[in-house]
Amino acid sequence: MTMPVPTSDDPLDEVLRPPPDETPEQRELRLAREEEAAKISQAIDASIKAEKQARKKKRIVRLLLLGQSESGKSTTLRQFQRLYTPTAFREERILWRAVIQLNIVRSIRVILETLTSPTQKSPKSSPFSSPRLRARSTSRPPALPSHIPPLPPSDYSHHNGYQNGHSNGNGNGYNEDSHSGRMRVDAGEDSDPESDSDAQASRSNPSSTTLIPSPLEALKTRLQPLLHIESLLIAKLVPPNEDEATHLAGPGPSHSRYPPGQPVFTTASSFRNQEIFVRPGAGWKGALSKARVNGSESSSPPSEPSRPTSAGNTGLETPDEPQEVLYQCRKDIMMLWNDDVVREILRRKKVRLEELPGFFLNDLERVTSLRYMPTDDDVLKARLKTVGVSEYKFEMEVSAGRDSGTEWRIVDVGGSRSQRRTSTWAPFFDDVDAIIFLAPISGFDQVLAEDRSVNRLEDSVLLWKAVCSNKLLANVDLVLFLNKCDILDAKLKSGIKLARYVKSYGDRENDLDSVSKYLRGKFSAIHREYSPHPRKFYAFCTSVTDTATTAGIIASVRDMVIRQHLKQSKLL
Ligand SMILES: Nc1nc2c(ncn2[C@@H]2O[C@H](COP(=O)(O)OP(=O)(O)OP(=O)(O)O)[C@@H](O)[C@H]2O)c(=O)[nH]1
Ligand SMILES: [Mg+2]
Repeated sequence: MTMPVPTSDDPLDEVLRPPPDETPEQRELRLAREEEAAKISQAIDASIKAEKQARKKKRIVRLLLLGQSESGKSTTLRQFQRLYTPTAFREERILWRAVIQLNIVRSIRVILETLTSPTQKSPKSSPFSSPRLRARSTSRPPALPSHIPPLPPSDYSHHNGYQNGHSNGNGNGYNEDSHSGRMRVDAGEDSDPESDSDAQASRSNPSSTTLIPSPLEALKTRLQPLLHIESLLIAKLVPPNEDEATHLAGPGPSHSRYPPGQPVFTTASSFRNQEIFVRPGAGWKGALSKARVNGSESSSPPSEPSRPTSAGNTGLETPDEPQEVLYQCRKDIMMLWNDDVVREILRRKKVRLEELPGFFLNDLERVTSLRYMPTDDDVLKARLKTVGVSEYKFEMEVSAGRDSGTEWRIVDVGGSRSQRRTSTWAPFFDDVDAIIFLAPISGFDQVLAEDRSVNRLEDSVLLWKAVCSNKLLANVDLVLFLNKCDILDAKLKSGIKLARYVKSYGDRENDLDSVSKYLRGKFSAIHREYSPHPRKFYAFCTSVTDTATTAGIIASVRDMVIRQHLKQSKLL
């Protein structure tokens, strides 16, 4: 009969218990090892303590940027850099050109994929209602009249270059209308599938699909070089071991006429999940500037033979292949973006490119010119997703009053769901003076890129609750940026109603002032209810890409944080 093994509450007990058949020599060895480990642990504790004390003496202020992905954390960090280390910011502007080039290619990809993708429904929910209520109150997009008016004539058809475009029937994923020689494309999301009358109308009404002229295919072919520069740019920006980030486009569909394995503008892939990221820190910038100094070919490590070697040049002084390709494709890119039919399809499918991060298509003339140098605003508008957590030190070039002699450290984190595990963020919660939490309130009618079943505003509210109630952060002052107010304003003005998504909003005015006040009230209430004990709380409505308004807000935050920091230091 086997004896029951005594159990312990401590799961480590069993692992740490010495083996039952330990010899005296083994025991001596083990004890020596344990003693050594204890010494190391004590030394680490002592150095952490010493560092903390040194920080207090040196007046180091730590700011933590939190918020969901695309909320504007890295943009806020760039605003701090622009304001307080302007020389470094200016010197780095050229490095952002590669990011902007990639953003432009991505926008083109979004357009082409939208033109040819089937209709997708995105679930929406109200962030302030209970799950039960939410399930019942799933918002519907506004219903279109059952008859969709014909699309305006397209520029393609008037452009000589397109008259002899590729004929269809090459298996490219389009339906060809055999009578007109034009391609059928799904009409988009404007119709409401849950409305019986609309559904019926679209079944019986052949005009519920729209027609795109076949020369689009020729245009797509001419834009293929953009895919090449996309790979160049990815190679330039992403370290070789970051495989995930290079999966921008899978191999083309089997019926594609492009060589297998070569990326193509596919018809089915979901562009929303395809985003290039960097780990924060100067890594990618370092790689770019090194490449600029060294010239192109020599800067590619020999261990990366498959990576394009012309990816190195980024300075204005040397030719830059991506910029040249963009320059050569600029007319076609402009034609695509300015085409009435394309705009109409984007509108019907509710793809508002202007609201997507990294939007530069309204500046094509300027940003595709051969000697393009990004402006401050361009750098703030550029989109490069963050993965990981990193601390930036600021030796303020521009210091003000009581701030002089203080070192600032700003922690930027990746905000997507996979990045938010406590294990990733928590180690940075220690010794923080203030948190700037970014809630992009324009996202009330959007879903998360990483989980399309979750409303963005709802996600922000939940994350805010978690931050407010986190015990590790109980003594940290909170600064809330209700961000992307410019986009929110445009949305509300275009007629999108908050009340459709946030039922509790009722029949209040649908304007920026009322909406931002309402949401601010909701976030403040959560702060009051969930904070373990009272603390300082400030809220601002922001558009952190806007330099003029953000400068004032950042100056106030800086002042408040430093005041609080000094007060705390005196108490210690
Ligand atoms: N129009 C507008 N765009 C903004 C605003 N704030 C940020 N953006 C843009 O939104 C995009 C995303 O901003 P980021 O700062 O990269 O977002 P993030 O929170 O760092 O996102 P992750 O790194 O994924 O966690 C960028 O292209 C910004 O330029 C804003 O207030 N208005
Ligand atoms: Mg970021």
